[in-house]
Amino acid sequence: MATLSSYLLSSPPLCKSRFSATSLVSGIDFISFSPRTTLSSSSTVLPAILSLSVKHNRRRNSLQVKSVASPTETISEFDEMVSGTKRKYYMLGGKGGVGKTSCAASLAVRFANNGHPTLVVSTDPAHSLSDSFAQDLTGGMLVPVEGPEAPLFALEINPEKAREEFRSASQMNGGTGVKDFMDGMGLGMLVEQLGELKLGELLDTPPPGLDEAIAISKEFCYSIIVFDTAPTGHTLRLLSLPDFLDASIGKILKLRQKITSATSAIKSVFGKEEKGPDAADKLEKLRERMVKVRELFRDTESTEFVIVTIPTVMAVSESSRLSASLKKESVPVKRLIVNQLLPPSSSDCKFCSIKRKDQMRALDMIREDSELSALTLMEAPLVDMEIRGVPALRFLGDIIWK
Ligand SMILES: Nc1ncnc2c1ncn2[C@@H]1O[C@H](COP(=O)(O)OP(=O)(O)OP(=O)(O)O)[C@@H](O)[C@H]1O
Repeated sequence: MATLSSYLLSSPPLCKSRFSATSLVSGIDFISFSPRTTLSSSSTVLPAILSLSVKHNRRRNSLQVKSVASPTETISEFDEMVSGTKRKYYMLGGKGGVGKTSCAASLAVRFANNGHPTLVVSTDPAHSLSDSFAQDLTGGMLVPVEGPEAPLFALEINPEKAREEFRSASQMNGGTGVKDFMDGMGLGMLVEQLGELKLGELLDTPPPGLDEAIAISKEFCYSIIVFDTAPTGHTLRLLSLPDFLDASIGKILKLRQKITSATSAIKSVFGKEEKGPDAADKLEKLRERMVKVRELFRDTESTEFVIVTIPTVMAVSESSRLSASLKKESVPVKRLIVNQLLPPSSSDCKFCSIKRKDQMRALDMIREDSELSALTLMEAPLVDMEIRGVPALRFLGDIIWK
């Protein structure tokens, strides 16, 4: 097997990205564009990108026609991942440090190099996309990645911006806190009684995962979106967030509705029309987004959660729990990447031989695990250098995503 170091020595230098981020996203609320990108109109950018995709599809179709000749040939994992007409969301997650970012970035490069305009989004507050691509992708904006053959954009979500957007709902009437917000909604007198909804926490300290959920609910104009998620705990909270917000916001809006009808009945007697504050509209919109995210998480045609793990007992145990939780939430999971496997060798040193046995035990554990054994296993070798930059990601991606 070729090593990463020898591959990098023979790979050509990166070409500059020819693509701009402008107008590739609709429904933007908090994402702004990088000053590093060239501004141009949507009428020129989008068709260019779409035509790239079509050209590629034509090429792929002609290749596929050839392969159809053999009835025994099955569709590859990668071809299956790009098939279908719906936009694809791939969420890569797992225990901290197992290689989530490397695998997510390598998948994004693989998609882009096969002609699919792709967006890779990091929602891990400790972003490492920039480190992985060895390019500056910071700032909470869409940044074109240099190197791949089709447009690849990256976005490191800025949780602070998402929080601001959320908080702004509570500050619509010039107020600064929950009390003012509730006053604005005509519910001031109920603040104390709403303690059990944890409204204060909800509005002043948005729940973890909100930034990710808001990003997922956006209408990005990309055929494929790859999410590099935060370690397991955060991701599980994200999955339960839409239900929690839907229920909490639903209760608030219902209460408001009751009070509004009672007060407007009284006011209509005295000829006074009540003007509804639009804080409620904002909350309602947020709730609609959460419902959309919840549906998307469960949509087997458009969404897939890929678990990334390494061959150790601890990582495998956590992956099994993650898989069970995803199943419980009805989130589609089909594939498990086992990263950092020792590559085959005819002459192991003592250290490598012990390590290999240890890894074999973990692989056996996966095969015997009731959760993980049902998933398609994809193996990624431990490579001889740190995986940084598009060529290294292409090397890894070509091995994993076959
Ligand atoms: N197959 C591999 N071979 C060699 N090094 C690897 C491999 N996979 C990942 N690495 C290296 O391991 C380190 C951690 O990888 P990465 O950042 O992708 O993990 P992560 O799961 O996203 O981490 P975090 O949970 O901190 O976000 C990086 O230095 C990366 O280059």
